[in-house]
Amino acid sequence: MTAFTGAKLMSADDAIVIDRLRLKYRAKPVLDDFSLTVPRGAVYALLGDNGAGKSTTMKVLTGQIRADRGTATVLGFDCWAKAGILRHRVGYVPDRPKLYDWMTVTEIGWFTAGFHKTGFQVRYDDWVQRLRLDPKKRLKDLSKGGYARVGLALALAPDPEVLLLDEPTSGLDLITRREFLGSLVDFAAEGRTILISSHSIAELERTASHAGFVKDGKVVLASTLDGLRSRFRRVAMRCAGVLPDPASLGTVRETVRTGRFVQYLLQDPDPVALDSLRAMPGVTDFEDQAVGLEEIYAAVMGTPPPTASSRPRPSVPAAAEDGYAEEEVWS
Ligand SMILES: Nc1ncnc2c1ncn2[C@@H]1O[C@H](COP(=O)(O)OP(=O)(O)OP(=O)(O)O)[C@@H](O)[C@H]1O
Repeated sequence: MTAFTGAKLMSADDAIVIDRLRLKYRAKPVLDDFSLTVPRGAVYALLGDNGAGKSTTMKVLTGQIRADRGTATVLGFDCWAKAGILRHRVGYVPDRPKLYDWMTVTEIGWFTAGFHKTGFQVRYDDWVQRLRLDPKKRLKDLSKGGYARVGLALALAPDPEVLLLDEPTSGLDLITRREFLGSLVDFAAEGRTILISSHSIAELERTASHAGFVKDGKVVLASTLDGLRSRFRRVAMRCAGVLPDPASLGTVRETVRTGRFVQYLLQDPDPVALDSLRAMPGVTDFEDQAVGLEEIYAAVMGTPPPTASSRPRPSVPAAAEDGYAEEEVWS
C-alpha cells in the first residue's frame, strides 16, 4: 500500500520519509536538500560531524521548526501540520533535555503522565528501575548521566512507535550505554523504528541496522550496514612493479603507500579488476579486508585518518628491507 505525500511516494513500510528539506538559519543554509527514508523496524544511525544538521533534522521531525522547503513525514503524517497527532506516537530525546529539575524522578513522571494516554506511569516506573534511577532523587541532584536517563525514561514511557534520539548516550557510563543500546534492538524487533544520532560510531555499529552520513546539511551516503560493509573494502598488497591506475579498481577513498606496500580503501570495488590485480606479475601478499563503520565514516566524510601505525597492514615483512622511504598519501 502506498500513499502520496506530496513530493515522494511513501511506502507503508517506511516510518520516516524526508524529502529534499531545505532550511536556513539567518540566511545560512543548515539543511540543503536533505533526504532520508527510514524503514519501519530500523535502528537508523544518523552520523555526522558537529554542525552537520542532525539536531535540526530531529527538530523538523518533531514539529519544533518548519523547513523552508521539502517535506518530512512520520508514520504518514506531515511533521509540521500534524505535530499534535505525532506527539503521542513519537518519543523524542533532545540533545539537551530541559526538565523541571526541582521535581523528583517520580514527580516528573506523574507530571508528564498527564499529557499521555493510560499506561504511561507503569512503563515510566519500569524504565526508572531498568535505568537504575533513584525515584526519590530531585533532578537537579542527579549526575549528567542520571539526568539523561530520566529523559530516556520519559521518551520511552508513552510506548512510542517511533523514537527520535539525539545523542542519547552522551554522558552515560559504558555499562548503561551498552545496556541502553542493546535495549533498542529489542525495541526495534517489536516493529518500532528508531532514528538515533550519535558520535559513538563503533557502538552504533553493533546496534544499528542502517546508517546515514550527514555532511553540510545533506545525506551523502545512506544504506543498511550490511550494504555499507559490502560496498567498502580495503585491499593491501606488496608490489614490485608498476601498479595500474587505482581508479580502475573502484572509487579510491584513501591510498596508503609504504615502500612497496600499498593499500587502497575502495568504494564499490570492481571484482574483475581486483582479480586481475591479484594475478598481476609482481603483486604478492594480496589481502582483501572488510572495513569497519568508523573507517568508512572517516573515508567518506574526509575527517583526519588514524595514524599509519594504528592501521591494519599486510602481514608481510617490514618495508624497510626494500630501501624505500616511507610515505603516505591520503586522497
Ligand atoms: N537556533 C539556531 N540559530 C542559528 N543557527 C543554528 C541554530 N541551531 C543550530 N544552528 C546552526 O545550524 C547548524 C547545524 O546545527 P545542528 O545542531 O543541527 O548540528 P548537529 O549535526 O546536530 O551537530 P552536533 O553533532 O554538534 O550536535 C550549525 O551550524 C549550528 O550552528
